Amino acid sequence: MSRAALPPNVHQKGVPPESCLFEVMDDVLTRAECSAFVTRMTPALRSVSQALAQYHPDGDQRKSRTEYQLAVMENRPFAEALWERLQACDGVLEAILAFAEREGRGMPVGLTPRLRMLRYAGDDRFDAHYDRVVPEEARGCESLITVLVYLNDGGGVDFSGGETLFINALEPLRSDAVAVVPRAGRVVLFEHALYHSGSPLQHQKDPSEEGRGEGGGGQGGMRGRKFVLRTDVLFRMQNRPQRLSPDLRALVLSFVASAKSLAKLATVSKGIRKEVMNPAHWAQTLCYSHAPSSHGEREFLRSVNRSTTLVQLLKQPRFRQVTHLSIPTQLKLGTTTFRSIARVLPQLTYLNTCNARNVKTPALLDLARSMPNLKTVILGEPTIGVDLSSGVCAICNHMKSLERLEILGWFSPEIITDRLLAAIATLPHLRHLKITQGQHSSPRATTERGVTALVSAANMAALETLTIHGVRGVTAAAVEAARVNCARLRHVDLRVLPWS
Ligand SMILES: O=C(O)CCC(=O)C(=O)O
Ligand SMILES: [Fe+2]
Repeated sequence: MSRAALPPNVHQKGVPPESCLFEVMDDVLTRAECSAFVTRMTPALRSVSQALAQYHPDGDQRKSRTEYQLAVMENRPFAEALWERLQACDGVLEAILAFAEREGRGMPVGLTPRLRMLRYAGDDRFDAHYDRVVPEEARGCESLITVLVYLNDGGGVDFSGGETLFINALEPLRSDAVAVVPRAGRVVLFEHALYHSGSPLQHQKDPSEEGRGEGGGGQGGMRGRKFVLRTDVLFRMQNRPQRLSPDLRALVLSFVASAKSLAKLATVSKGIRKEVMNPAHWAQTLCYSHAPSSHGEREFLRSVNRSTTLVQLLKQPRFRQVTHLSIPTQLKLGTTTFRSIARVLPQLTYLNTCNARNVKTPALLDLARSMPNLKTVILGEPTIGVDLSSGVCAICNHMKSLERLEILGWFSPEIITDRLLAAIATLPHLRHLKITQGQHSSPRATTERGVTALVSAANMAALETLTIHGVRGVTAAAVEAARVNCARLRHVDLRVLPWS
């Protein structure tokens, strides 16, 4: 993905170029997909020759000529798949959300399934214009963002010229226009209000300069022609505005990451918000909020309160790529829940059980045995008074790949004993350890001796961050031991109590 500097006055309403939504992504479709699309759509092509009256910032209504061939096809599965791929591109969803925020809009709904393929040949062109907001009354949506997917190659390969130009509307002839060169699978995504054109093809005198001779584009091939697919990103109509609060952004990120039915369940717990904000991560992240914020989510979370329902759900193909899982708020863990999850999501690397109820020893034993390859485990808030130390010890004995272990807000401080720290010290790859305790804890069982033994263990050389709250009698010596033994350590937080 790249972001060229747009010229001034490119936006219809004066939004500065650096704030405009304009993203270019490569390889969103494969070449084979592009060719298949062209082959399928070509028979439906018909001529479009329009004189469009366009609003002009200088106050005129100017005529703008448009000539190309157009084929239209309704294809919802394709639109949904394309939408998922676009969101998986680095930074794109964030850019769309920033746009939505600026425009006071809610979350994007998806792509319009009415796909249009444009074919330019000869002198065809699409003169400078702003794209139109098209209502989709039936769904209460309207388009605000243009998506162009090039289906073959410009730059002299299949054709020359034909760039999409983003133009200074006050001085259209200046040479500061930004040109996006067509390339099969490349996408340019931009808000409708940017002034742009599809420039004419350039014709070479010598046909041998036309580059690749055959394009596999069905009727007539791709040579000397530009093929582009057009669709739009839809938003709810403005009469139901839904401003995105900054807090909601993380939620929305995973919300829109999913298909419609999934949208109701995929929300984000605050603790892992940062990971979810990282687009490379969120595409593979499935999380649940412990504070469901809308009626739909609450309803959904209520309906996944049985682990069998969750497992059934996770069997759906769309979850195949999920590597991060946070257990839903209401879920009661059975003694075989993790075994079942491991069977359907063998690629899982991250598990957060913070929000689950009833995390008892049998559940932890099940977790330790069935998910030995996890890299991150986050445990928290078990039933008050339950001693989970044998479960946590089992986790340390079985899950030798662990790089991050967090045990959060435990009410029973006795659980975090020196013996437990000794078990943790056997993890060969641990980089991040965090143990915090709730307000009702009284630190007794973790001592400076236990902490010093932990940080002095040979295995702990990889430790980068260490947080233990509820350590009794901690002195500078423990911190010094950590400094000496853990060469990579960059964060140490040892306290008697969280607020001390
Ligand atoms: O073909 C192009 O490069 C531009 C197409 C366009 O502007 C449109 O479809 O609205
Ligand atoms: Fe356009």
